[in-house]
Parts: sequence; C-alpha cells; structure tokens
Amino acid sequence: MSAARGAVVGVIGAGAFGTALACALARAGCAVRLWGRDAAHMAELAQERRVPRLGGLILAETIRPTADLREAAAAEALVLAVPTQALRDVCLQLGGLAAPDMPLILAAKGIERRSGGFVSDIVRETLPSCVPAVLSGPGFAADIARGFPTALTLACADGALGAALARMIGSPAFRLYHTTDLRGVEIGGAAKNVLAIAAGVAAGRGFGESTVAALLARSFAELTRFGLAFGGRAETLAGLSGLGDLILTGTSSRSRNRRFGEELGRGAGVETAIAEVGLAEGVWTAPILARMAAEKGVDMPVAAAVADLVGEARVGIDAVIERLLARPPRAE
Ligand SMILES: NC(=O)C1=CN([C@@H]2O[C@H](COP(=O)(O)OP(=O)(O)OC[C@H]3O[C@@H](n4cnc5c(N)ncnc54)[C@H](OP(=O)(O)O)[C@@H]3O)[C@@H](O)[C@H]2O)C=CC1
Ligand SMILES: O=C(CO)COP(=O)(O)O
Repeated sequence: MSAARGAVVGVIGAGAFGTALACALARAGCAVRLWGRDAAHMAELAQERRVPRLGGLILAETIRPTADLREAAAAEALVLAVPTQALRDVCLQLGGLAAPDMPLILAAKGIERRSGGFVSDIVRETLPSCVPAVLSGPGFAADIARGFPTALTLACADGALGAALARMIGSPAFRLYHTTDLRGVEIGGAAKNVLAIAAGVAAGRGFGESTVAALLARSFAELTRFGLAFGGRAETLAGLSGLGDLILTGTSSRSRNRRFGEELGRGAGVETAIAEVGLAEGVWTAPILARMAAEKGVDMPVAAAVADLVGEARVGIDAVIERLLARPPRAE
C-alpha cells in the first residue's frame, strides 16, 4: 500500500457518513469509488450527482458512485462506513475482494451486540489478512461534507501506516491526528453514543444545562474507566474520539443519539424514537456496553441507565433517574 496522495480509495457505505467522507477524500486528492448496496440509488447518484441528505451537495468528479463491490474494492485502501451491526456482513462480502494487507479504515461507532466485539475485532475475525484502522472523533457528516474545519483521530497499530493513511485522506480542513491506540479510539466512539443518549434524555425531560453538564462530566469519568479497563490509553480517551465527540454529541441536537434521548425524555417509546431519528448507534451498543462493564467490574451507572431504558427491561425514566440520584455521593 503506497498510502500516497492521489490514491484510489473505496468507500463502502453510501449513507450520510460514507458520502461525507467520500467528499473529504476527494478534497484530499483521492480518486473515490463510493459503494452503496442499492443499485437504483447508486445509478441515480452517478447520474444526478446531487446528495439531498447532505443539503443538496454536488459530488466531485473524482467520486464514482457504484453498486459493484468488486469495483469499489479494487483500491489501495477502503473506508468502511456502514452501521456497526452490519459491519460483519459487509466484511464477509469483501472476503476475496479486498487485497491482502489492505488497510480498512473503520468509521462505524459501536460495539457488536451479539459478540461484544469492537469494530477492529470484527475485521480481524472476518478479514484476517487486512489491516484495521479506526477513524473517529467529533464530526457530523454534513459539516465534513461542506468542508468545515474538523479534526478526527485515525488509529492504526502500525504507527507509520497510520500516519501515512492520515496524510493520504486528510487535508487542511479535514485534520487527522494519528495514534497507535486503536482500542482507545474505537471505545471512545462507541461509548460516547450511549452517553449522548443520557444527555438527550435529561434535556428532553426538561432539566437544564446544569444537569446535562454534570451528567456529561460523570459520563466522561465512566467512559474513561471503561476505556482503561479494556486497554485504551487515558490521553486517547481525553482526546478527539472520547471527550471531543462526547462534547459534540452530548450537547448538540443535530446528534441522532442525543435526539433519540430527547425523544425518550419527552415521553416517546423506543420504537417511535428510532423511527423519528434513524440510526442511533447507542441504542444497539448500550446493552452490550453495560454488560461488558458489569462483567469486568467497571462502574458505569449512566450507561447502565441507558441500557435499562432501551434494552429488554425497558425500565421507566422516573425509576432510572431515581436510581441515579440515590447513589451516595463519593470522592470525585
Ligand atoms: N452521520 C454522521 O454524522 C456520522 C456517522 N458516523 C458513523 O458512521 C456509521 C454510518 O452512519 P451513517 O452513514 O450516518 O448512517 P446512515 O443511516 O446515513 O447510512 C448507513 C448506510 O449503511 C448502509 N447499510 C446498512 N446496512 C447495510 C448492510 N447490511 N450492507 C450494506 N450496507 C448497509 C445503508 O444502506 P441503505 O440506505 O440501503 O439502508 C446506508 O447507506 C455509524 O456507525 C455512525 O455512528 C460517524 C461519524 C459521523
Ligand atoms: O458521531 C457523530 C459525530 O461525531 C454523529 O453522531 P450521531 O450518530 O449521534 O448523529
């Protein structure tokens, strides 16, 4: 893999984030093959080149929409931007198409429900000859697509490769920091979604900003405890992917996870809120995150509260809030 500027990169997943990343990559000088599974939609996108879900943005000429996975996979690197719960299925489809040693840059933010696998684990299990990297941090698809200045972290166990990938797909306004702490970066992105739901519930319930700020500060404490327990580094968790993204999604109603929480806080049921908001990864990650924390003895009261709200138990909001407030205050 040359990881040179001007490289051919396949983006797998033509939803909001995949399309936004395709735009950022094109700005960085890459030739992009943007793959989506809906052939009719991809043909229309190739023809019209207009993306209504990103404010009517027009795709650069160097982005080629396709529904042919083989064509998209014939690249120097791939960016995988499908939901976490679909990642294993997509990786299996890439078997035999992705070249050995191909870097796979993972943009999904979550934990696989049925296995408790982090996103890089899914790649290691399904495409063992490929090299997982994780891209995460505060950045809404629409902001990245419009070229607003944003900063994310790209993690790869091979530090030199990670730095080369960051140079290859980054640009002055799409600032990519790099690290070898894959675990810390993928945990930050997965956990912040769950915790942003809690912030949304508090806001939707009508509590003020003081409540949300307290909740976010305690949320960051538990994200850090979980991250350290599962092998992440403190400086990563306090960086763009952990704290940075928790600030963005925990405070902005543009976040689907926060908005999902707001809907619950206003009294909507889980299914209604999902239908209203679309993909809120934290809904699927909360139960497994809380279970993994409990099994490892990591105290995560806020994540556990979200898991109780959205998981099988469907505990009511009042009971969950009462439980959180009944916790004895302790040393910070
Ligand atoms: N949107 C954002 O601002 C950001 C999103 N992310 C992360 O990116 C990931 C994707 O999110 P986003 O793009 O916003 O979500 P969207 O719902 O906009 O898009 C998801 C895309 O994945 C496709 N997809 C779903 N299941 C499969 C499958 N089994 N096989 C193939 N394709 C599939 C969907 O196809 P179809 O339309 O045919 O259903 C759709 O194009 C999430 O993990 C999210 O957390 C990260 C940072 C920012
Ligand atoms: O991860 C994101 C921005 O960094 C997007 O957040 P939502 O998925 O909550 O919209």
